[in-house]
Amino acid sequence: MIYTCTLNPSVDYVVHVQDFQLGDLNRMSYDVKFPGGKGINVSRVLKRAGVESEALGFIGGFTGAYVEECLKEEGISTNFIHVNGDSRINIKLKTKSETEINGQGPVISNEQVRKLIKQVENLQNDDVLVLAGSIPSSLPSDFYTKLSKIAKKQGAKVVVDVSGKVLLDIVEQGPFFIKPNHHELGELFDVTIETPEEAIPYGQRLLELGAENVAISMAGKGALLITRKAIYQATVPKGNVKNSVGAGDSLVAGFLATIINNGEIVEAFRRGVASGSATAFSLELCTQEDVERLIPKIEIKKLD
Ligand SMILES: Nc1ncnc2c1ncn2[C@@H]1O[C@H](COP(=O)(O)OP(=O)(O)OP(=O)(O)O)[C@@H](O)[C@H]1O
Ligand SMILES: O=P(O)(O)OC[C@@]1(O)O[C@H](CO)[C@@H](O)[C@@H]1O
Repeated sequence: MIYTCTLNPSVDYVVHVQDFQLGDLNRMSYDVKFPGGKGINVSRVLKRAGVESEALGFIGGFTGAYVEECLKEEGISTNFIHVNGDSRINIKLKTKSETEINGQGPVISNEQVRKLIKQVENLQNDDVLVLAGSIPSSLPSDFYTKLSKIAKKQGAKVVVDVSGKVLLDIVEQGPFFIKPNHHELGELFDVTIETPEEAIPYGQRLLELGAENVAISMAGKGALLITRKAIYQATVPKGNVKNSVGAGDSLVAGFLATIINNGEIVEAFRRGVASGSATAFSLELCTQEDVERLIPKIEIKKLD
């Protein structure tokens, strides 16, 4: 079973403003709400690919109830720990460019933390635990490292999509798959990465530190997959980017959907990239039809 863990879920409030003026009254031309948070997005895209998962994490208030209700309607299993405050509302402002304002989220108590740890202690051999998204400020910064250690002890595969130096600690636990984007990869090593050539040596460093497979997404510039055996580079199709929020999560879900069905790693990468692009080209997360349409357009070459 795949378990996704979202420590800080959200309602994503996508707001379109034609000609945004800071300091003025602006009117929305269009607005729409979605359940959000990286692990939750992974669960939603997995479901569309026909793969079951269970969404874990902390959720609370009217916003949390909305997220849970949406997941229930989509037939996604949840086992959230309920907290006192409201889950956050993250604003995704679409003007000429995309601007995001993410909330803090509710405070998590020690008792609630213990409950989540218990859930991870109950993982079984061959389960997959996806740790994705930021760590709420009320939790210790090494919380993912702790969860990853417990999951590995249980024999589960760990998948990580988290930004910041904490990834370097988690990598030492030997995660099965990690997916930094090129900016996050650069931040890890205090360098600026603009091209696949610049990204490769740092992706390889993550492998040396313990990761089994590393995907580096570079938005419209393509993506890399670095495994213990080879390095692959994928092109991404050209298209009209409507909302790239969740594109990275869709890549993770597309990759996992193939792996969990014993698919080949290059095909998993192809489906991952197609899912990411299909999400970038839609207002919401990708549909399965969009993913299938894009799969033949993804070219993957093996690098020497
Ligand atoms: N402009 C784009 N054109 C085509 N595909 C895109 C574009 N932006 C994103 N994608 C697709 O989505 C994947 C992930 O994108 P990106 O590198 O932006 O991840 P990310 O920064 O983790 O995303 P997010 O945090 O918004 O979920 C890319 O590998 C690509 O397949
Ligand atoms: O604040 P975090 O946890 O880093 O990111 C949260 C978030 O921006 O990530 C998802 C897209 O990847 C959105 O659904 C959500 O709003």
